[in-house]
Amino acid sequence: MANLIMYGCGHMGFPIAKAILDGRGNEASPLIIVEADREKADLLRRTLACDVVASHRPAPDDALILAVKPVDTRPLADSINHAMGPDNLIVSVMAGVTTAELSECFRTRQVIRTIPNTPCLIGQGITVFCRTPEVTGAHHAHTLRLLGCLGQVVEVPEEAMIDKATGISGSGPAYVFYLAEALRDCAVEMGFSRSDAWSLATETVAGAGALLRARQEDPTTLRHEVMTPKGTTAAAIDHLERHHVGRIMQEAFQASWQRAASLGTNPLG
Ligand SMILES: NC(=O)C1=CN([C@@H]2O[C@H](COP(=O)(O)OP(=O)(O)OC[C@H]3O[C@@H](n4cnc5c(N)ncnc54)[C@H](O)[C@@H]3O)[C@@H](O)[C@H]2O)C=CC1
Ligand SMILES: O=C(O)[C@@H]1CCC=N1
Repeated sequence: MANLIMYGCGHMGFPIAKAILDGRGNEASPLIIVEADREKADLLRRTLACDVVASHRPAPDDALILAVKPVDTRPLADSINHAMGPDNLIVSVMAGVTTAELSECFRTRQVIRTIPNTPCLIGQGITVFCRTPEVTGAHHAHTLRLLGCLGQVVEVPEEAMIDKATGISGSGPAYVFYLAEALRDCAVEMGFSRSDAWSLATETVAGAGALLRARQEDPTTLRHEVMTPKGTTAAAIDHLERHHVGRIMQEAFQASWQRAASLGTNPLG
């Protein structure tokens, strides 16, 4: 593989680029970042040790990481696909854009479709991916090494699982941050300083996440260790259950999945 070219370096592209440049995954291929926003590109140039350019024509054996918004896929493809062919590898992180659309847009059948999440900035993400049968063994192995730098990696045989993973782990960090916001705001309302409220919310979410991972036990078990019968935690959980919050959260995750399934490259989608 000649070069690794990343198109779009925003909220999702940046953590991936950082992981690559930290030397955790791309021993062989230099990284080139293509970022259309001039101010963002200037900032990236000062932050990351790699070429950051406004446009780039790929060579026939380059691998392209696509991290633009789904609606920007076709304009991007129209600007570069005249230079592309069957030896190019596409690694997409875009929600909802199918391997069929990517193949058609970028004139190669070698497509790896992923859904990462933002904790990959600190190597603690999880990336779910699928691949077309045409992806070569070498490209598959190289991409696995690359994605491994971002955190855990799960390969799924069915592409439909990617939209579902989007509703769980792709969007998932936002659900956790939403809980952190509620904890922080309630602490402020109770009279804590903003700084203490931030610490209470952050350490509770981070500590619970770390404990969940360290213990490797069912979250229900861990929750019951906190919940004294008829105690303070039960008062909170009973309130949530009375309002069916668990079910409502599951409906919300499914709404994310449905949105992913409807996204595609269509600007009106
Ligand atoms: N933000 C997240 O947590 C996640 C995002 N994704 C996917 O990642 C993709 C990017 O999302 P974000 O990073 O959040 O968006 P973003 O808006 O932060 O970044 C997209 C970047 O692409 C650039 N861009 C647009 N057209 C371009 C072109 N032709 N050439 C070069 N650069 C171009 C924009 O200037 C922008 O900086 C989306 O498709 C999204 O579905 C997937 C998983 C999680
Ligand atoms: O909200 C979005 O559309 C993107 C995809 C997954 C997370 N963020």
